[in-house]
Amino acid sequence: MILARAEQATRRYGDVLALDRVDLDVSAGELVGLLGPNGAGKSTLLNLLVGLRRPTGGRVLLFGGDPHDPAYRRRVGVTPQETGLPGSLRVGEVVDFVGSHFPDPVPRAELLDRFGLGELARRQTGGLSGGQRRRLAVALAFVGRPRLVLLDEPTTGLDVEARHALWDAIRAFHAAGGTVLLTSHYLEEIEALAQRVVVIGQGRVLADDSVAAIRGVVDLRRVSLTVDDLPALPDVVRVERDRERVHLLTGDADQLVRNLVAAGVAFRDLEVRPTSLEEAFLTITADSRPADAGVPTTV
Ligand SMILES: Nc1ncnc2c1ncn2[C@@H]1O[C@H](COP(=O)(O)OP(=O)(O)OP(=O)(O)O)[C@@H](O)[C@H]1O
Repeated sequence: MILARAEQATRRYGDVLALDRVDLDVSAGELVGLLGPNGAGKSTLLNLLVGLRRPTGGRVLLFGGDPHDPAYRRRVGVTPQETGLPGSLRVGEVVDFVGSHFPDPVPRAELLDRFGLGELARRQTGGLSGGQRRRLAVALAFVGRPRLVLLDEPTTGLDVEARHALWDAIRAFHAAGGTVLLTSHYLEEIEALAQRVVVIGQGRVLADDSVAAIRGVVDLRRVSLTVDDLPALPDVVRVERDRERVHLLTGDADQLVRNLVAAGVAFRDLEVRPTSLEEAFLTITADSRPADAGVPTTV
């Protein structure tokens, strides 16, 4: 059963094309990661799916119906990227208040325990640390026993321990039959939770595949060297020149270095480092190539 669906969903903000004919299905029981750099359109897609925004083209369905219908929205838990909590209310009061909108809310103590917030039930939210506030914001998505939760960068600002605790809570929800769609900038985060990754860049779905397959696409290395002449080299995805420095982006840096040596290239100051997701996406999107293209390049 498909719980959330976007069909050729397009969203414009004035001149900005935030989403461009996006198709996405999230089926019951899935844990799907939405991966993409800043401004890719991830939040816009979540906002359309929960009815906070309307698409300017195409359509979006929640439980097969209109996301604006409160009957469908009540079955969804959402944590937006930023949440405002009333600073003078206590943590437990906020949980009770949000829970009062649902027919069968998770009891306050149980919810707070699940998210490691039990000790903080009587603390005013204005006195919470940023990480504690974020954990509470995520916990609130689960209070109404949703069938589907949409989490926009749930672990932003959390330290390692808190991030792992949150991952455990998300995993437990999923293991009990819950469905999750979460966004992240980090493949590692999605890898820790999801089997399926939807990669989004410049408002378009670039790939929708297993974590392993996506890692193969975005896991590029930047090989930098000082060199006068370079022969044609296979499996170089992109070449950038910065005066006498040449930067080669490749999926297999070891093989590239072997090729350089075998070709007798007189390089100096060789440097190999991982690319950021941002760089990998720029590479993938820059030339509007298919995401898995490895193009032999000459400089
Ligand atoms: N209310 C708005 N008005 C104008 N432009 C907007 C609005 N909301 C989003 N945009 C633009 O739409 C594009 C997609 O933004 P969106 O927030 O969906 O991206 P994102 O992938 O969630 O980014 P991030 O990872 O930085 O949160 C961006 O270019 C953004 O500037």
